Amino acid sequence: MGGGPRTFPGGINKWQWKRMHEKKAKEKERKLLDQEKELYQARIRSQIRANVAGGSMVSQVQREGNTDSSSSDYNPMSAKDHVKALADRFMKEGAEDLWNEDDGPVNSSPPTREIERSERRSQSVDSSRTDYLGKMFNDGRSLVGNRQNLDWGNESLRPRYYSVQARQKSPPRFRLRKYKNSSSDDDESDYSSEEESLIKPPVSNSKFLVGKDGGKLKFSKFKLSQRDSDQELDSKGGKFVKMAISRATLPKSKFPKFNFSEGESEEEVNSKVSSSVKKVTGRATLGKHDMKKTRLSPRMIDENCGLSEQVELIREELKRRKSPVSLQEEVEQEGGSLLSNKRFDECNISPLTVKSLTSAGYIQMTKVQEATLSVCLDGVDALVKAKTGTGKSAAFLLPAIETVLNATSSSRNTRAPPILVLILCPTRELASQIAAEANVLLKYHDGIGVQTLIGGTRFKVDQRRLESDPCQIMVATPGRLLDHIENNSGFSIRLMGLKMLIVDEADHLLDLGFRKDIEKIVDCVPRERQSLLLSATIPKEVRRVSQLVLKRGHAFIDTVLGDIETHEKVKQSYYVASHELHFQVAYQLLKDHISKVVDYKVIVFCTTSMVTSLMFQLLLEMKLNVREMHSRKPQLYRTRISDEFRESKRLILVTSDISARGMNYPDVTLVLQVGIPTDREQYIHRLGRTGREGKEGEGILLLAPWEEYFLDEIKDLPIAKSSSMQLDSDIKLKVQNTLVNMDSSVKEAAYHAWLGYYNSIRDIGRDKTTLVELANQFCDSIGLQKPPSLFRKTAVKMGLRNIPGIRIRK
Ligand SMILES: Nc1ncnc2c1ncn2[C@@H]1O[C@H](COP(=O)(O)OP(=O)(O)OP(=O)(O)O)[C@@H](O)[C@H]1O
Repeated sequence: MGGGPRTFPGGINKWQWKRMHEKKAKEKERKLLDQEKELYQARIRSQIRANVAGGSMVSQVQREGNTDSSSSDYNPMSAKDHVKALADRFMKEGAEDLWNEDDGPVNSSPPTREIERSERRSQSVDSSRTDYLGKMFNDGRSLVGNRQNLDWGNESLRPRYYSVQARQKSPPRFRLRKYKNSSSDDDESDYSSEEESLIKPPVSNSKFLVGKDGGKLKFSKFKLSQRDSDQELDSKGGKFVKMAISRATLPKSKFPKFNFSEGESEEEVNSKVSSSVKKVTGRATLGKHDMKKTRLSPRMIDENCGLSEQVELIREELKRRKSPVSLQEEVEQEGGSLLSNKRFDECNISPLTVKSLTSAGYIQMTKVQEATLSVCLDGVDALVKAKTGTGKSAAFLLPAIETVLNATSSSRNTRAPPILVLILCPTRELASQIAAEANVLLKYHDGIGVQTLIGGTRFKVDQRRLESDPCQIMVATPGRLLDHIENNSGFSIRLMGLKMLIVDEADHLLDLGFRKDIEKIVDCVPRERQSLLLSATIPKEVRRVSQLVLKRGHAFIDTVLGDIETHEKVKQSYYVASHELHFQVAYQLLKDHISKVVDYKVIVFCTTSMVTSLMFQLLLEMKLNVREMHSRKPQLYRTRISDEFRESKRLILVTSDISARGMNYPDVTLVLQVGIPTDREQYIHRLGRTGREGKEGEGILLLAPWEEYFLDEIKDLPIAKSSSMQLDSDIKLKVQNTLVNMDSSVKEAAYHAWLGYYNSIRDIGRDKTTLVELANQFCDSIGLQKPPSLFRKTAVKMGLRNIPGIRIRK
């Protein structure tokens, strides 16, 4: 009989409970599918509108080969085909733009239709932009300052967005993108106008900000489609700040009203708009760094040039931006400092918080804090990317505290105040760490409480704690939070007052393992809330699914753009050695490090909990000062070890990935990763436990020869191959003997876990037979006589039942 309660809330039995949840999950899936269908239909409608209006856009649908759009008549696809088409589209490389950027453009310009068509055929880059640019240049002067002169052809084509793009030369480098927000989900034009890549003129004027020329903001009279350059800059690491502001989202005051008279000189116009733009972008972007630098300026565009020359100039400019040399220069210019020049007392946060910050030793903001704070304080949803150890926790805690302070006083000092801020994170230790940091920042705020809801504690104990010590800020892991949502009605009611939802390590929580839980949680909190998503890594797929949590009008703040994702001061290298040598090599690397670094503090990451346990026992037997940390350990033990490691020096923590993300153990001198991490992101997060706050550190990755394929995933990172190691023969023997004498149950568990881990990695590129052979090599290397058998059920589940070398338990 399995564990767990026999009856469930509402007096239902286990099976009824299970069926109920399965039913709920199915409904949820159906709902999602319906939403996707709607999105796809809206997308097609907007394409048609664009085609009908401008005819210049090559239909996305056509490009994808899903419909025959050769004729202007549109034959709607069946719902099934829509879904299939959408699914196909998701699978394609570059599909990350499906939700955010490429939706239903209404960007055709009537006067340029023909030119665009021909240019599109001959150019792959920026064709619509350049055509339109050219045309607008030609028409430019007559358009300036006189919106009447703009013939949009059709009211539906009238632009509805402001967009500002700036490029910064000096630190801090970050990118802020404000996506279009829809005022109503039902409005089909929302989809069509989600084209954040367009710069469209303000309704009241026909001038668009594109950059800075000769030290002044310059406005040109053309529409610049930024999508291409944006993507190029994304991939090549250009640095710029971009903000496309939807009228629907931002407060009215954010939208400058430009009153231009026809006779105004361009300089007058420029300065007028410049000051307004400062207001638009000021606090929400980069403070004194929020300047359009010459580099982005349309040096490429001389208004007196002909169209073809302009196109050439634009091409050159794009090439120049992509050049690794120019990027390198910028990286060098940036220097290593994590801190910005802005102090906390200069920004709009409570003086009591500033006092807490000062007493914690925080005077200046880090760059991510500077970039994030002003946006978040404006109530805008944000997706934030910043390197590990750069102060993201405070970046989201400060706006969280302001949110609580701004909430009505009735929510404070009451017996069960609403939970105003909910912070989700993947591990229990990280939740405790964030709560501790929040308490530091709340030192001088009476009446604001922080609580954690994490697994590993008793539900009833949690409940009592919530009642006796109510809080406005809740830090939780998804599983335990859901437990409370589903089984504690008082708690769900308190969540109804939520004002801010924060998802730390967002890419991990939106990954498949957690996504369903996050969806359920999002369903249980008010829609009218501010949401922040943060991580050091935000792969493109995550940007797409981020809309599960974020409003469409969210900002994307990227402080890593144009830079490598790891810290320069962390020396990275890798060793390749066969599995039988891994334990010896790991031991020798640790010994070498200890002999060189007096106050060493090392984290050894292993692939799974059971392999961690094996490595820990081996190193312990070999008389190293080690501690063990993984999910199989009781919570009290985990908390004790985590606290001990935080405070200590000369200690080695052998751990699974539960310590990979967010954990702030100061002064870690070495991170050793044994075996491939699950993916590139996990490599970066594990490595990020060292070199925090701009300090130095070292990272070593130990691979078996067949694992070398993983290096391809991190080839853009500065990781160097180490020359092969001369293993001390005494050490070799000692390690082998220790392994042979170890408890075989630990080794068997490690074998099973090893097989499960590698079998679950999608990109492993090995067939099952080879994988089992490799597992059996690992088995040899840990001193097992023969591979332990698997339960038939497990083998079937893993797809290994009939694979040679697998032994099935009788
Ligand atoms: N403004 C500041 N001034 C000085 N130190 C700061 C400041 N902000 C944060 N720190 C310190 O920087 C360290 C790293 O911060 P934090 O843990 O928030 O990083 P992170 O970006 O969340 O890292 P990760 O990506 O690993 O989660 C912490 O020790 C924190 O106390």
